[in-house]
Amino acid sequence: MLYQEIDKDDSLALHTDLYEINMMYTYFKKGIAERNAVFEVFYRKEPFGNGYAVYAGLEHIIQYLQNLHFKESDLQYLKETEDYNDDFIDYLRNLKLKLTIRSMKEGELVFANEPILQVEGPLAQCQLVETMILNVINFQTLLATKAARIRLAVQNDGLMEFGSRRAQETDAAIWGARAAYIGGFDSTSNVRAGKLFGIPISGTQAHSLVEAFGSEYEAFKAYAETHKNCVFLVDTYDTVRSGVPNAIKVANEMGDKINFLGVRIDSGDMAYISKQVRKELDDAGYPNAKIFASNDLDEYTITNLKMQGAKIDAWGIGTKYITAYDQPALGAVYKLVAIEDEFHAMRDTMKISSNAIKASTPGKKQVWRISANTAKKNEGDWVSRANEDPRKFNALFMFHPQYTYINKVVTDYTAIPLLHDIFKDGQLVYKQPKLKEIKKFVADNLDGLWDEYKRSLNPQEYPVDLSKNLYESKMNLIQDIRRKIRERSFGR
Ligand SMILES: Nc1ncnc2c1ncn2[C@@H]1O[C@H](COP(=O)(O)OP(=O)(O)OP(=O)(O)O)[C@@H](O)[C@H]1O
Ligand SMILES: O=P(O)(O)OC[C@H]1O[C@H](OP(=O)(O)OP(=O)(O)O)[C@H](O)[C@@H]1O
Ligand SMILES: O=C(O)c1cccnc1
Repeated sequence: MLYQEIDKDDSLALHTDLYEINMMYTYFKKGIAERNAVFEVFYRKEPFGNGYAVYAGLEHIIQYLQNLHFKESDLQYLKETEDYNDDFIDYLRNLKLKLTIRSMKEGELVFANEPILQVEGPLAQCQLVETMILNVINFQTLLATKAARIRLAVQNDGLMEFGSRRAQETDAAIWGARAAYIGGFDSTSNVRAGKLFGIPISGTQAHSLVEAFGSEYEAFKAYAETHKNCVFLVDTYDTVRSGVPNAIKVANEMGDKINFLGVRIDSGDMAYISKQVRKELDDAGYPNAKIFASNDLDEYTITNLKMQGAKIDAWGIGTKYITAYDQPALGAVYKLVAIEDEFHAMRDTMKISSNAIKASTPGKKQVWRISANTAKKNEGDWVSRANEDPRKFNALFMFHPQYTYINKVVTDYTAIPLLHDIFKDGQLVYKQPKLKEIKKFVADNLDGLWDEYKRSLNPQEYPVDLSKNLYESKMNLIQDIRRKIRERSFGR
């Protein structure tokens, strides 16, 4: 079958790894598919050596969950390819979302080893949605974080996202453009992303325009006669000797008929050339014309260019943003933390790796952001069992989950819960903020973070602490699991 033919009847129900459906089948056959389970999403290490990540992806996850159902062609495909019985196929046919989803808000700053999103409900349904949830969060959170790093580097300059042509296919371009805007970009060049999400769109011109007209003067003039706002691309032949003089010539001829916004340079030594170009523009009476720069830029090159005194006012960033060039994966995982037992009681679960202390934390949780009332800055995050509430205490004991001798008592604080109800028993209960509000939320959140955690090189490690209850239940469970292993392996 051709992709176009499938496309008409495509659904995201099958956008999952085969092992998820195979596990669903086992749960179904063994009568535990409807048992209540809790899974949580977290990652283990901040991306790009950053001090935090910017959470993005919830909107796409909501869209996916709202439309989650198997189409007849999906069921037909499973029947043809796998060995499932008809009862299971019927079970999938009638599957209706019953999940309760709690999540941080998009634009929240998130840190390693704390739950970003929590899925509770029938075990089989929890399993089905794992792949898509990770697919979305891993990409969008990674990209929004990269965007925040690039924003930090350009400071208050203009910042345009140019990544579509180098993105890993269409979805990455679109959702990557959205993540860019959330993380701090001003605009995208992708027109569809502008239409879909309301992101401001912007663009200059390509070398093909100059080549098509055969001369810079002809090309700039033609563009100026057909557009009010003009940024001329000046590096096709010789930026300083030909590109900029031609741009100035056309700007002089057109006068008020155009807004001569500036010129873009896309090659060469950007520090040296931008200084020359600035002088040419100033000398010609265009001190307000801006210099736009692009060409494989990222936060490192930008910081270096600024150090060299480059006269660049606006930055266009493509490849190294959209592909998260220096770290292409966030590594977020989805772990079972609690499951209903045969007596209908919830039992904590965990997977112990070779280093037990680094094992994931069991139990259904809440994350609290602890903010000092006087400094109005965060003291750290406090991960508790879901039913604990630090707003009831006058003082909070916070300790490092590994090196417990590193601890402090915090008083006069505000504790804000970060996991919010998004779906309750399959029903959407969350009102999604506008994209602009999400973008502002990121900026406000960054205001609450000490500079030590915000710097892009070797930031301090932000405290993500466990409540005493959670810590003790983790230790007890580790002991319990070890004891059982010892008993079972006795004599071997
Ligand atoms: N002054 C500078 N300091 C540090 N990096 C720079 C400077 N100027 C440009 N760069 C960066 O160096 C890289 C390579 O620049 P180079 O001059 O080779 O590009 P180019 O002239 O456009 O060549 P090509 O046409 O092959 O892209 C780009 O990522 C560019 O952003
Ligand atoms: O360098 P990036 O960060 O990826 O930014 C996007 C790049 O895409 C364009 O180049 P391309 O060679 O595709 O087209 P053009 O030069 O002909 O416009 C543009 O000139 C940028 O250099
Ligand atoms: O508008 C631009 O200048 C642009 C857009 C996409 C890629 N490169 C440049």
